[in-house]
Amino acid sequence: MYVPAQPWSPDSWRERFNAAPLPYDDPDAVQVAVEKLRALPPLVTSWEVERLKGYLAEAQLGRRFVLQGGDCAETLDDCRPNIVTNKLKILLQMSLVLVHGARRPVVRLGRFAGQYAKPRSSPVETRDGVSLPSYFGDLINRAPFDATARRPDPNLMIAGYQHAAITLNFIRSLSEGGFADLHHPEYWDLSFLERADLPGELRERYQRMTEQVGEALRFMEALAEVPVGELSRVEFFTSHEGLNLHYESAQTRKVARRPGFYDLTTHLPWIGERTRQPDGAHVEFFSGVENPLGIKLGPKTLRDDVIRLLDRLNPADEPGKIVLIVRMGAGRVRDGLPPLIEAVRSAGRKVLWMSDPMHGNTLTTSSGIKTRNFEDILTEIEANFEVHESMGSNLGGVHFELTGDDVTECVGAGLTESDLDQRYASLCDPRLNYRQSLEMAFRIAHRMAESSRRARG
Ligand SMILES: O=C[C@H](O)[C@H](O)COP(=O)(O)O
Ligand SMILES: C=C(OP(=O)(O)O)C(=O)O
Ligand SMILES: [Mn+2]
Repeated sequence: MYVPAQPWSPDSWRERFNAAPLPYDDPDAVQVAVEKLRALPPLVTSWEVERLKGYLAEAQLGRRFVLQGGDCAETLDDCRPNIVTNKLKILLQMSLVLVHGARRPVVRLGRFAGQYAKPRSSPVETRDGVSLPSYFGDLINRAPFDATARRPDPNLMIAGYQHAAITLNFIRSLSEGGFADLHHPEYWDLSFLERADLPGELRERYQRMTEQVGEALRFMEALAEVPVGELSRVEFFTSHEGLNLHYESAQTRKVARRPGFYDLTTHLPWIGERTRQPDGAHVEFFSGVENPLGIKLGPKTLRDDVIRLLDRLNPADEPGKIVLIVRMGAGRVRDGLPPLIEAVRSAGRKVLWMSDPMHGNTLTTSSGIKTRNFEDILTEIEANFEVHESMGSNLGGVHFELTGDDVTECVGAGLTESDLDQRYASLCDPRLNYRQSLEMAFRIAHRMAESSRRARG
């Protein structure tokens, strides 16, 4: 059993090894920013966090499916109405397609309103003989390759908080205001459906499906099986990598009438593949919060790693608390995943298994552009479905780096390597564009519908 060296506090992580330290060079300025953040109101509430945990508990039982998606590196500049609405639209559309295939409600979890901190493979970037700190995301430094921009700036934590608040405010108003009214899925996106980059066949499939959804809703209402109010809005939850512990801990607090501490920067923070050491700073910090937690698991993950993480982060085996996000790479899931499923099962632990088919499938083209292939991404998802089915387990969700915009970052489904330099906008990893994301949702929905047909015999 794990025995802590000292009791947990929002600051106990400071005594632990940090596998991805951020290169701040002015500790006093960091402290000033942290104190400012501490005094500001929370971005999310404990009620919302607990509601999400409840949904995740149902997803663990196979009663819901989770769609998590958004930018690799959200930027302060992305806080614009059209970029945010496009992101919501693609997540809504994908979720509708998935509801149709999975025949289960879909929980929508954005990588937004705070996905501003990036772990990097190398702390330093060198161009033409000049070395500067890598870009660690807009919460820490800025992307242009010059010494001023790349110097970590603690005030960016305040700017990040403010932009997250503005983004969330807009998302909340849109979802309250009928933007996402399930009676009118056809309104979510008429302009989208007229876009030239959308193949006619995809457009028709989507339109057919929205008609069917509209009919099903009217039918359910006629039977009075679902309260009408609940259908007039859809929920979005937020998530981001909990990399910058100064930022996370400054907004971590106790709330009235509930036990424990909540990280109120987001509903679901996740611990990245690079920072999930059971004795490290990130696991220490997140072991003390009540939020549901994502944990990324790469191809080298061992059975014992997973069990130690579950012991540290969910010793009481609380339902809905842990989401294991497997990102092994298309060729490694069939060997790497079964021992982990087996270990969790033998330990009798509750988890939600998700697949992140992006991070194990990154390639660099001969001209040095980071990309990912649509088919590899799909193959990794397919391998996850197969492994879970063959072991009587359940793949409960999918995790994508995507955007609702017409970028050219991943190849396949309409794009080739020679298209990549046309509209490559990501500051970190390549994202699926609007068309690729919708196509992906259809392919997954088809796969899920096939499985349930097979299961019914
Ligand atoms: O999003 C994940 C990581 O931050 C990213 O893959 C790291 O990219 P790098 O290898 O270019 O540093
Ligand atoms: C950093 C990320 O992933 P991972 O920790 O899985 O590499 C990410 O999701 O952007
Ligand atoms: Mn990424």
